[in-house]
Amino acid sequence: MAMTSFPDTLPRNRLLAEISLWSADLLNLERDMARIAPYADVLHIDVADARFTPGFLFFPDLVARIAEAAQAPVHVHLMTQGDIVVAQARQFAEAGADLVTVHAETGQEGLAALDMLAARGTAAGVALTLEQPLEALEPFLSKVAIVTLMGTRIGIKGAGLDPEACLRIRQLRSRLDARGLGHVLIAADGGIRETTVPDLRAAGADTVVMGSLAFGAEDLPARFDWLRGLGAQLA
Ligand SMILES: O=C(CO)[C@@H](O)[C@H](O)COP(=O)(O)O
Repeated sequence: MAMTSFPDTLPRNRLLAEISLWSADLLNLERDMARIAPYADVLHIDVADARFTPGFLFFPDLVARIAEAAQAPVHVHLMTQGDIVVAQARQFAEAGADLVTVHAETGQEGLAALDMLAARGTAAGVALTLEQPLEALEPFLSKVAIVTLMGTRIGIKGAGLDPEACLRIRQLRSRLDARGLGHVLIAADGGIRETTVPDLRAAGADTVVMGSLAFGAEDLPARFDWLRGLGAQLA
């Protein structure tokens, strides 16, 4: 789904559901995408090359097919590092990603990737692992539409939310507001559970990256009624 004005098209008055396809049944990806389509504000795709993260995840040809079928904007989270990040970001943008996020840990290469994305009109984001200080985001903040903060160790599923995660979101929100960047969205990624979402929202998260919380739900409409109600209540 190509959306030139993304992410301005996203509602800002409620918590957004960003659904991670890594947690779908990969043998039945099309079926699972259709199941979550009524609820997904954004489709989140984790890309990894087994260096920055423990394993490999997703690749451009697959993302191109997903983007063709997607009924929501596609956010590629590039969990990679090194002098290949600009080329990787370009490949996923060309594959149809509406938003490409690079890690602040990529330094100058990541900044060059953001410039490349801006030049081609693709929205850009920055992400940060739990272990890095928020200061590492500074050079990136004025160039992005969204900041993704990890709430667990990167590249693993099923982990619990780190106790520092909500504080880091609060601090980032203050930092963005102080810089006149209140429009920049904050995504909470990792450890997204029924028990953690209310606190993440209260801390200032605009969107939560839902893996098992979406695909593991027995009653999908009820799960999203809960999420939407929560967002409205806290907005
Ligand atoms: O991207 C990551 C970890 O890098 C997380 O967002 C996982 O995808 C979380 O999966 P669940 O534990 O929520 O199923």
